Amino acid sequence: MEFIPTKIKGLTLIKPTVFGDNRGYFLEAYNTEKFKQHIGDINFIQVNESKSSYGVLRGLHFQKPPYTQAKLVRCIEGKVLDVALDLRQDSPTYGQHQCFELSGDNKHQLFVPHGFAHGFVVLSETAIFSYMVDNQYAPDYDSGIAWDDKSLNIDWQLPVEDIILSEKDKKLLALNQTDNPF
Ligand SMILES: Cc1cn([C@H]2C[C@H](O)[C@@H](COP(=O)(O)OP(=O)(O)O[C@H]3O[C@@H](C)C(=O)[C@@H](O)[C@H]3O)O2)c(=O)[nH]c1=O
Repeated sequence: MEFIPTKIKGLTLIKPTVFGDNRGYFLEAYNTEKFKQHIGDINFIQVNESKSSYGVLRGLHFQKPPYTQAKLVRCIEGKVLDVALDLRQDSPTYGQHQCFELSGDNKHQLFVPHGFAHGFVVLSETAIFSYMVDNQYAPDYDSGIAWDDKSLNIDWQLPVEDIILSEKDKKLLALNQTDNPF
């Protein structure tokens, strides 16, 4: 299991070791000790899973304090473009984002710390996405940033007309119009 720092402090790409044999493969999807050693003591309390079709974009989401969430995300089947946006106002990379292709083939994972907005778009026909979080779901504290905020300049790799959003996500506003608690 490889932990690879990114240009945004704390945001970490994880490449699990995949043991292939004549039966298929085996991998450790999460290991507390290794996580503690490379990232810190994160107490994941919930595992979520979603399935989405091509063009579905979920994001960019965060929960407000006291329900902020760190996330360990991966794509089990299919391929997504995963995006993490740094909302920490004292961070040298505040307002910057990074994109990662996560797929059932590459099996990469991304650790998204507290203080980020997170989202993904599905590049394959369908995708099953799974993630662990370290705080409970709190719909009243749910918030987010519009995926197409021009100031963010995110290349989602798909034509705008292919993007499918939830009604909730259609109402999200640009970063400079959103209350940022971080
Ligand atoms: C996130 C979540 C949703 N739900 C329910 C609420 C709703 O009826 C249904 C779908 O919820 P949403 O539309 O918020 O789901 P979705 O748009 O997939 O939200 C997720 O997007 C990705 C990008 C993230 O980073 C996650 O943290 C989360 O915000 O599932 C839960 O019961 N528990 C949960 O933890």
